[in-house]
Order: sequence, then C-alpha cells, then structure tokens
Amino acid sequence: MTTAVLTPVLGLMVPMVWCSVVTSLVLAVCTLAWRLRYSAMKDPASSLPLPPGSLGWPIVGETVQFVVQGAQFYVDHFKRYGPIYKTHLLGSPTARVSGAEHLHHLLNSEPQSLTMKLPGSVRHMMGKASLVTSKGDDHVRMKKIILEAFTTTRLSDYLPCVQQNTQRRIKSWCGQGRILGFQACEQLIVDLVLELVLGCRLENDRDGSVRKAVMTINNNLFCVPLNIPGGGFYKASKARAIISEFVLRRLADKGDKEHVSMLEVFLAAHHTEVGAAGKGAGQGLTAEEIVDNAISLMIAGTGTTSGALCCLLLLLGQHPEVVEEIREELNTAGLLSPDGPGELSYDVLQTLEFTQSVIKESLRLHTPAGGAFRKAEKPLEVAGYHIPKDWTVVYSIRDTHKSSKVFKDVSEFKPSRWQDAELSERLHRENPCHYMPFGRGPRACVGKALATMEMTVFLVELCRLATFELHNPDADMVFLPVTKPADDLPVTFYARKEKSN
Ligand code: HEM
Repeated sequence: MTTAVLTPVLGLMVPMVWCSVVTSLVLAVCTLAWRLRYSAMKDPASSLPLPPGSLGWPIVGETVQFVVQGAQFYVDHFKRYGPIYKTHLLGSPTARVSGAEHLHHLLNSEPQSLTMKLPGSVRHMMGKASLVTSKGDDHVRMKKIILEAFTTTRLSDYLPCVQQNTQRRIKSWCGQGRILGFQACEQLIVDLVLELVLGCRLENDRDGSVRKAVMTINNNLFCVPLNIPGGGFYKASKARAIISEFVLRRLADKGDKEHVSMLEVFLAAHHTEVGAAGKGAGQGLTAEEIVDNAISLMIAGTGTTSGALCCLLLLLGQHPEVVEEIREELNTAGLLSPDGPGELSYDVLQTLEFTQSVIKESLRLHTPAGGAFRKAEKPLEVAGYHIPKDWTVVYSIRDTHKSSKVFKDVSEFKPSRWQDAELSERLHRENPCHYMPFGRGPRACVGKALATMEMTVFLVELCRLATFELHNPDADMVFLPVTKPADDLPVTFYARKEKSN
C-alpha cells in the first residue's frame, strides 16, 4: 500500500529535482558569465580591483531592488560598501562615488575622462540640443551664452518679478487653511520660471496649460522611456510638446519686449551670423537650441528649487528660534514691516548674513540634487579601485554632505556654523567638495545665483508677511523626483501682525 502511494509521488519528484538542479546550474553559469563579462571590461594594464559591491542578476542587475527600495537602496549600499561601490542599474554597470576627496579627483578629470550621461527619460525631456545634453565644444559655446542670462545685472533685473510673485503667492496662502507646502512652493517656482525664462506673464498662459505641463514633466522626469499611452513617459512627452509649441510662439513674437527674460539673451545670440554647421560661427544659438535650452532651464530650475523652498519651510517650522533670528536680522536691515520693505535690492540681499547661512545649511542638510550621472570615457582610478571605460559613474552629493568630517554634528540643523570663519577657511583649504549643492567643475549649475536669490526673497517675504504651523514636522523624506517630505508638508499660513514678531 505504502509503496503504491509513494511510487507516483517519487515519479513526480525525480523530474522536479532534476528540473531545479538544471535551473540552478543555468542560473549559476549565467551569473558567472555576467560577472566575467564585466570583469573583462577591466583595463588589463590596471592591477587595481573593481570597487566592492554586486552586479546583481543577469540582465536586470540590481534594478529591481532599486525600484522597490528607492533611496533606501543607496543608504543600505553606502552602509555596506562605503563611499565607492559597484552596482548594475537601468541596464548599465555603475560605480557610485561619494566623499569629498574622491569627488575632487573625479570631477577634475572632466571632460577628458568623464562626460555627461543622463537617464533616457531625462535626456528626452531636456532635448538633444540643450546645454544639459550637449558635450565638448557645443557645451562650452552654449554655457558661455547661457551664463549671460545669470549675471548680477540680469539677476537685479529679475528681482522685482521674483519679489512680486513671492509676495502675491505668500499672501494668497494665508487664510487658505491647510495646504500642501510642496505644491504651494512648486506653483510659485513655476510662475517664476515662466516669467524669467520666457518673459511670460500669468495672462499669457490663460488656461494654465503651460504651468501644468512643466509640473507634469517634473513629476515624470525619471521614468522608463517607453511611449505607452497613460504611462509617465507618454504624459511627459505630450507636456513637452505643449511647452515647445508655446516657446516657438514666443520666439515668433520675438519674446515680450515689456519683460526682461532669458529668452531675450538667447534671441540676441540667435541674431549672430549662423555658420555653415548651423552654429553661429562658434558663438550663436540655433532656433532648436533656443527652444531646448528654454525648456531645459524650466525643468532644471523647477524641481530643485521647489524642493529647496519646501525644505526651508520644513526646517523653519521645526526650528521657530531660527525664524526669530531671521526676523531680528530683517528688523535691523529695516526689512521687517508688513507694510512693505519697498523694492528689495540685490546688494541688500547679500548683506543678510544669517538668512544666507540658513539657506546654505538647508542645502547641506536637505540637498536638493542628490548627485549626477557621468560616463567613463577612459578607465579611471578612484580610491584604489578601477572603474572600466564605458561604465556609468554616479557622483553623490548627498552622501558626501552626510559623511563629511568637516561639519561638526553633521546631521543637525545649525545655520550659525556658516558664520564661523574657520569653516569657510577649512572648506577652501581642505577641499571645496565637502559642500557642493550646485555641483562643481565644467558642469556646475548655471542657476546657482538665481536659486539663491529666489530662496533669499522667499525667506524675507515669508518671515515678514506670515506665520505658519506645520501639521507633521516629523515626516519621512523622499529623494525622487526631488528632495521633500513624503507627505508634501501639510501647513497652515496666517497673515503676520507686526506686534507678533
Ligand atoms: C536649489 C536649486 C538648485 C540646485 C540644488 C541645483 C543643482 C544643480 C547641480 C548639482 C547641477 C550639476 C549637475 C551635474 O553635475 O551634472 C546643476 C546643473 C544645472 N542646473 Fe541647477 N540647481 C538648482 C537650480 C537651478 C536653476 C534655478 C536653474 C535655471 C533656471 C538651473 C539650471 C541648471 C542647468 C542648466 C544645469 C546644467 C549645467 C551644465 O550641464 O553645464 N539649476 N544644478
């Protein structure tokens, strides 16, 4: 009886055991081949090992863990392997590097050994003729022109627009009851980029479709670049087409003469003689470059700065004593009266030392752009490890800030640390890469001074016009697509009465 029952069971088990043995063997061979393939990419002349870490499973690498874990993937890997490790993400063998000295060494080899490499979805949204996606001589030519839109004189011209929009938005938040801080900051920044990049006032975008399109791109910037209806890439591509058409219309009007805007600077460069290669004798911008740069500036300037404003709100809500200290500084500078400080001047903003320290500290602690992608054009040596040619290299600003030995009590919010002359001296003397929220080297952020001005005006007008209360000051942070509290920071604003300061 027992034998009669067992025989068919055994008959089934034997092929199952064989099947699992064969599957395990095939998997082991594939994994070995996968690892050997990447070890073979090593430069034979180098005796250095590849960085620690894992290339994961054949084909998918560690992408599945990354998608499931999000930013925690990086936290766990940093804990496990330290400041430099290898992984395999989104189809590429990747070395992730952090630590001031390693970044200094790495970014100094740009652009000869390292070039820009963006995820497919980001590359598509920025446009192939933009500064962000360009390389070599094209990058140098465009950067020179685009930086013309960010000189101190231009920033002073943009300041009234920044101040008026900031005042208008903050006044509208007061009395609205509970709102989401991140969305409120994002709306303010989208107003600003439309006006500053394109010279476009609210009434030019009557139905709000261009504003909505900028936000749609930001929400879907990092996605699988497959054009499937309803998917993130599909929505963002449609949004890009709306903005592109709008920019082309503005170009046809030759901008808006009433408003200072970056488009004016680009149009002036377009007027230079266009050479045979379509580039203005090595100087100008083609129409396609103007459109792609306008769009990419709007994208690059929105998510990062909205997140930065939202994190300022979070930190001020957590530290009311810092709000009081900003108000004291504004009072001394004659800027505190709710009746209005009049038009702010660019020079006065630079004298607000404590307010500037709050901004620096917020950018250190809640770094808006966590890092950036590059491609190794040559084999690289970093920290005693070998990174093969053609690997993706991700440099991490966030991990570098978090692990820097230069900052005492590194995870605490202490704006006053920036008023210690010794800190600036150490950063300068030891290594400026300990603090680099705007990146460094040839790819450093063109919008650094504008973003800092927007943040300063935000703090001045917020502390002057409003008081506010956070509903959940202890929310977890998320890092993609931007650094912000996971619940988008529910907050209630109240109009500030002068006596309450
Ligand atoms: C708090 C706000 C901002 C932060 C933290 C930030 C951060 C950064 C960082 C880290 C980079 C370097 C990326 C790399 O190494 O590849 C960068 C590049 C860039 N940023 Fe910003 N950014 C901010 C605001 C802005 C604004 C307001 C604009 C323009 C309106 C802007 C435009 C750009 C552009 C065009 C690049 C590419 C530069 C190049 O490739 O040469 N950013 N930004």
